[in-house]
Amino acid sequence: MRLRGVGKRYSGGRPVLRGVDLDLVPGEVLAVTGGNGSGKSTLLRIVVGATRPSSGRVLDRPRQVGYVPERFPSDERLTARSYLAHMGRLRGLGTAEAVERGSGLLDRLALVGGADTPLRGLSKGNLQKVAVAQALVVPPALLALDEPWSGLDHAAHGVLGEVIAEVAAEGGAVVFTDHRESVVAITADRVCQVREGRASVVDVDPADRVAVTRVVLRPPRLPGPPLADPLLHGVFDARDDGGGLVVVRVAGEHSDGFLLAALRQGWSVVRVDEAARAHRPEHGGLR
Ligand SMILES: Nc1ncnc2c1ncn2[C@@H]1O[C@H](COP(=O)(O)OP(=O)(O)OP(=O)(O)O)[C@@H](O)[C@H]1O
Repeated sequence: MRLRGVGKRYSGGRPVLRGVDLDLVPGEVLAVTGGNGSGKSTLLRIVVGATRPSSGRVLDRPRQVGYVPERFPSDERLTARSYLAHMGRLRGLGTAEAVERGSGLLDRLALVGGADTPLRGLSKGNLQKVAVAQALVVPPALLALDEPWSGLDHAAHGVLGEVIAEVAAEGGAVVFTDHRESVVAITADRVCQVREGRASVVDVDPADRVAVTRVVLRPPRLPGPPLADPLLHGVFDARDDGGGLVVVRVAGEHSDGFLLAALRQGWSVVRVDEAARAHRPEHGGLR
């Protein structure tokens, strides 16, 4: 799929995007970065066809598009399960398959509050899980996610990273926005930086990688504050190991600071390993 010379100006405003050329490649994960209001969401909406460009062309958009919008409608009376079944049917699945796929995704993302709760009764993070699930209910050839980690707990944080990798491994093109360089570094193959309406794409050189430390932690006995804010300390992702422990991958250069923060919050450290090396985009270091 290609964008050629794409520009966007909302009525009466200054141009948000100008002359954007962008290729979305099957099997590749592209991160869109840029400051607040730089036009990342606008670019994603143009990619999925939710917003029309004011100029330029969008070519060869695949038929099956999964989209996680920046704001997911939250005032629905439908339950999560019936909403996903409905979305599956709209995209061509039979009812039984739509229900099965939707329920499987909700289980995987560990929806808390129940698949049979109306959407308007769900918390922000659980609503975000439904937003992610609806984008995947039919395997997408193009998956576009606008700040998809926003509000997710650490278990779902890890699952989302896996899901993105799976869509790409099955030949889907993936594009996402996120502010955290650590997440971009480990998830994306290329980075598209939007600044002053222009988009510049940087290949992530597989040779240019950062060390990742794998930390296994035991949660505090008494429930306390959540594990160190994933926005800080260079955390890539975290997941439950199924046996009461949490496995966190953190940029090696930040592992001491992360461990200190976790210990202060009452977590115990079970194990620390040097793990694989992850991408580092050329345009910036990890926070
Ligand atoms: N529907 C709209 N009508 C008018 N202006 C809009 C509309 N949507 C976005 N804009 C404007 O376009 C600019 C880019 O917005 P956009 O949401 O694409 O940026 P962003 O990079 O995703 O920002 P953030 O990081 O804050 O989510 C902003 O100035 C915004 O106010």
